[in-house]
Amino acid sequence: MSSGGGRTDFWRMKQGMKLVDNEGAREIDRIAQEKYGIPGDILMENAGIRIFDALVGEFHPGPNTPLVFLAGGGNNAGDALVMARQAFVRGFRKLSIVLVKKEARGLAAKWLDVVHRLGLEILSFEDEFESSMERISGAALIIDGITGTGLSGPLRGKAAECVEAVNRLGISEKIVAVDAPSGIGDDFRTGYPVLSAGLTLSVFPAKSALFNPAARLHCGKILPVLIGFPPQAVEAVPGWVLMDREELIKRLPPFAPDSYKNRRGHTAVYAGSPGTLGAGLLAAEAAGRGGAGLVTLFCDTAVYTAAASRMRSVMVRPWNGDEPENPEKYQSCVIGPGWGIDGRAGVFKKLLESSRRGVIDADGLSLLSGTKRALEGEWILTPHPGECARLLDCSSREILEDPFGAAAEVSRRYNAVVLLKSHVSCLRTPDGRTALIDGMNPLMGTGGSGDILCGFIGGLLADTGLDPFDAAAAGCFLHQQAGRAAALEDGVFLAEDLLKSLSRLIGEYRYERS
Ligand SMILES: NC(=O)C1=CN([C@@H]2O[C@H](COP(=O)(O)OP(=O)(O)OC[C@H]3O[C@@H](n4cnc5c(N)ncnc54)[C@H](O)[C@@H]3O)[C@@H](O)[C@H]2O)[C@@H](O)CC1
Ligand SMILES: [K+]
Repeated sequence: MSSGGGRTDFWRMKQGMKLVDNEGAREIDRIAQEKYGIPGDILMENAGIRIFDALVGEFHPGPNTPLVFLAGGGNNAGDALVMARQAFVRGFRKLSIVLVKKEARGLAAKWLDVVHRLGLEILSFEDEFESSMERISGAALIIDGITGTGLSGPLRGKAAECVEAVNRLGISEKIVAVDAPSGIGDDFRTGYPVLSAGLTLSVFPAKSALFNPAARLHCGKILPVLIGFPPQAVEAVPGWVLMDREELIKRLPPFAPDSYKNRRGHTAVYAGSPGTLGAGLLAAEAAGRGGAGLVTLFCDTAVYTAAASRMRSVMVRPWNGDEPENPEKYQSCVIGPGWGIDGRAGVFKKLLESSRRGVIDADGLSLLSGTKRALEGEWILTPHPGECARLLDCSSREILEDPFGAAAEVSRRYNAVVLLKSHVSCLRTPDGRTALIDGMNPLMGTGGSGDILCGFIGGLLADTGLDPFDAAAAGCFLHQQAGRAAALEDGVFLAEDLLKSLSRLIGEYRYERS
């Protein structure tokens, strides 16, 4: 998600990239109107103008660009109708409005009357189906104002029919969703009708439902649009964090200029066994790239020689899973990448008892799901949906149905910070703090990418001043940034290509500022 609106939106930068659910959005609207006296039609006018400006900024349409506005019956339609009027007064002449619901209410009815008086073409989807579809097919851009935060349950009736008919045209890149693609709400599930958009212009604070991994696939690029809610109204409503550059800077302090290897912390990495040594090597190197001053890789004796010959800045110790060697002397640990599970249960338990701070991934998560125990200390779990399903004893399908709920449940049950990895990753703490990290980079799905992520977060955690939630949020965000850089530089890349980008990024955020 781009920051949208540019640097002039410094207030949003101060506020952070907040996300709210539909109830939160309604509450902000209510507070703005009732407590601060801002009239609803002013907010809607602002929304229409700002969203239209954002659309113009993205697509640069001209007076002869055919635009179609799909209108439902509520305030989301009201926004779209204000946009239609804005387009008309700015000289756009090929404008059509398709009414998906026959009865508009409240402000939508008022703005519908205005565009009617202005002489804009208004078609009924139900009664003038053919002409409606003709206009939609011939449009350069279709503005989707069917439903927004007022959606309840899956789309039904004419709204669902319209969405399905438009989706069949295969023109999602021309669809601009107002606030949210119609059909997306807080309880969205795969398979629900939704109008797939190429661009979503969401009233700030943007809606958390857009970042449900199943919904995210239908949103295209997401930009937040400031419409003039007072900061007090936004602050009064609880929300989630969407990681962006400003959020990262808040969470990742610069290195102290007088810091050195012992002060930057020592990370112990328990990873690597025959056949999966690479996972251990990648995790250990990533811990160093994350900023740990020292890294020791404890790997299976069978692969020790190979590991030691490949590592230069990482110390390597042969280790057969017997008594862990002074785990308390390390500021963080990473347990699991390519570690194997056979015969590891006992030592895993000992590591959990003697280490206070670390990341558990891969085989470590399988071992943890066997224990079903709540952890003590500061732990971060980094499961993908399959591992998450094992941790909760359910199916991956159930995790994908409700990923936010699943992350919350794992976090509560295991008393740990949980990073549920997907094309949008969800970070959750037992006390309910939530951050989302947008990904949407299929090239990140490559062997070793997860090993690097957990090692990198482990390296960040070696800095004991960092809160585990902040370390995981920063680590996951930078990992995604590195993925974007690697894709642009190398195209289809290998996991190890991320290492170089991670180093550069961490330097940019923690060294250049120090
Ligand atoms: N803070 C706010 O809430 C603000 C909201 N604004 C806009 O107003 C929208 C919210 O407006 P509303 O609360 O009026 O609701 P919406 O306009 O989002 O949705 C209500 C309409 O959808 C229909 N509908 C609901 N569930 C349906 C289903 N399952 N199948 C088919 N139709 C369904 C209703 O019958 C009604 O016609 C926001 O998304 C945004 O676009 C902006 O104007 C500015 C301020
Ligand atoms: K919409």
